[in-house]
Amino acid sequence: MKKIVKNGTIVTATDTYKADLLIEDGKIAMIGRNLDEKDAEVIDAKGCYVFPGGIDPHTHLDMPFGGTVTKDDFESGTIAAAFGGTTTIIDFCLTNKGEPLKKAIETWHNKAKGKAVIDYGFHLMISEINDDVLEELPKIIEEEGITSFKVFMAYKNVFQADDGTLYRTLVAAKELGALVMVHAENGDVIDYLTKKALADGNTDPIYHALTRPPEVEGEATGRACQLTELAGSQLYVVHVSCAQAVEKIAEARNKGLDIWGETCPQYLVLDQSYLEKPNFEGAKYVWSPPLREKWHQDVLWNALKNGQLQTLGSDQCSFDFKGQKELGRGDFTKIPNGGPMIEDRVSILFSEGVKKGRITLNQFVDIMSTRIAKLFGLFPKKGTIAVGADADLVIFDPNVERVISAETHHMSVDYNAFEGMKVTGEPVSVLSRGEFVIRDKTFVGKPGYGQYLNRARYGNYAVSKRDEKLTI
Ligand SMILES: NC(=O)NCCC(=O)O
Ligand SMILES: [Zn+2]
Ligand SMILES: [Zn+2]
Repeated sequence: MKKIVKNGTIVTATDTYKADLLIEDGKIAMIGRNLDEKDAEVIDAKGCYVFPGGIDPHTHLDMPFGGTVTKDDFESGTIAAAFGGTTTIIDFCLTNKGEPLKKAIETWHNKAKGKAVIDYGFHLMISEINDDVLEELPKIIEEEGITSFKVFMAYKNVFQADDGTLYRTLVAAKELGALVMVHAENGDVIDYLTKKALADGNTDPIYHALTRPPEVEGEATGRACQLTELAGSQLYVVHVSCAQAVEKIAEARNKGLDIWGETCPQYLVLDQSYLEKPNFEGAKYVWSPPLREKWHQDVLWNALKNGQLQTLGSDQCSFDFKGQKELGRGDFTKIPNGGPMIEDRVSILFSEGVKKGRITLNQFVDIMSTRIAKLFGLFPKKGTIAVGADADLVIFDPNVERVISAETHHMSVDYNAFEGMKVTGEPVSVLSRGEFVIRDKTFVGKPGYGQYLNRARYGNYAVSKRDEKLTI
C-alpha cells in the first residue's frame, strides 16, 4: 500500500523544508505539497522532522572478542539501532589468517541472515596480504559488494597487522576502488606500556586509558596518513578520540589527501574519569581508543563542525558488566573492549550537537547518514530523501525530553554507558524501505526483513558498470 508522510519538516544534508512524501514500492515516489491521499495510508508527522534513516558505519554485532562474544547480535542490535533512528548498519566481518576471505564472509552472512530488522552491509578485515588474498579481493568486491577493508594497527597478537600489510592493502584498495579503514593506535607501544603497568601492580580499569595515551593514537594516525600518501590511496580513520589524531587528519586533508575521519558519541560526551568509577564500574567504559581528558571533546566537536571529521559511527561492541566486563577484575587487559552505543548515536548527536548549537541541522544529517552513504557506496539509494531513494525515514520529535537508561533501552546489555544523561529529541517512527520498523515508539519490524547491501566502489569507481546497476 502507498503511504504519505504529511505535515513534517524534511531535513537533508543540504535542505530543510515543509513537504509531503509519497512512498511506493519501498521508495520515495514523490515529494511535494498537498499530495493526493487517495488509496494511501497517511502518516502524520506534525511537529516532527523527517530525516533520512541514520547509517551506522561501525558496528560489531555477534563478534567474538576478548575471550567472549558481544552481547548484541544482529537481531537485538538492529532492533536497538532502529529505535535510535538508524536504518542501515555496516558491520565488521573478521577474518582469520590462512583462511579464505569468502569463508569469513559466509560466517558473517549466517550471523545476520534471518535476524537483521534493517538493511546491512559488511566491511572486511584484512589481517594479511598474500597471493591468495590478492586473488580473492577483486571477486569479493564484484560478488559481495564489499568495498571497504579494515586494518587494525593495534591489538598486538590478536588483530594487529604490520605496516607492510597496511601499505599493501592501501595499494590494492587504490587499484580496486575500495576504501581502507584503520584502527589507528600504535599496538607495539601499547603492548609495552600495558606489560609495564601490570608488572608495577597497576591492574585497575583506569590503566587501560593510561597505557593508551593520545600520542599513540596520533602517531598511528599520522603513520597511516603518510602510507596513504605514499600509496596514492584513500583512507578512513575510525573512532577518532583525541586532538592528536584530529591534527594529523586535518594536516593530511590540507595537503589534499583523500582522508576521512569518524568519531563516536562516547568521545563527544564522556571522559577518562569514568574509568575511575569505584567497584570496578570503570570497566563499563573500557574500549579502544580509550576515553580522553574532557578538553578533547571540544576539539572533536569543532572538527565535526569545520569538516576535519566527517562522520559519526557507534563502534557498537557490547558486553554485559556482569560476567563479561568482570573477566578483567584484577587485570585490566582482560576486560573485553567495547561498549553499547548503537541506540543512542543519533540522539546524542542531535541533542548535544544541534540543540546545543555545535552543528547545524543539515550537518547533523550529513554526519549521521548522508556522508556515510557517499563514502561507503550506498548513495543515493540510502542517505538522503530524494525521489527514487529507498524510503528509509525517521520521524523525529525534536522537543521531547528524556533520560537515557538501561531500564528503557533496547540493547541486550545490562548497562548503558550514557545512563542518566538527559537528551532532547527522539525518533517516533522509523521506516525501512517504506515499512514501519518502529511505529509510535513500538517495535513492529520483523527479524529477517533486513536485506544485505551490495555496495558500490569508492569514489571515481562509482561510474563502473556494476555500480550503474546500483545507482538510481
Ligand atoms: N573499540 C573497541 O574497544 N572495541 C571494538 C573493536 C574496535 O573497534 O577496536
Ligand atoms: Zn577499533
Ligand atoms: Zn570498532
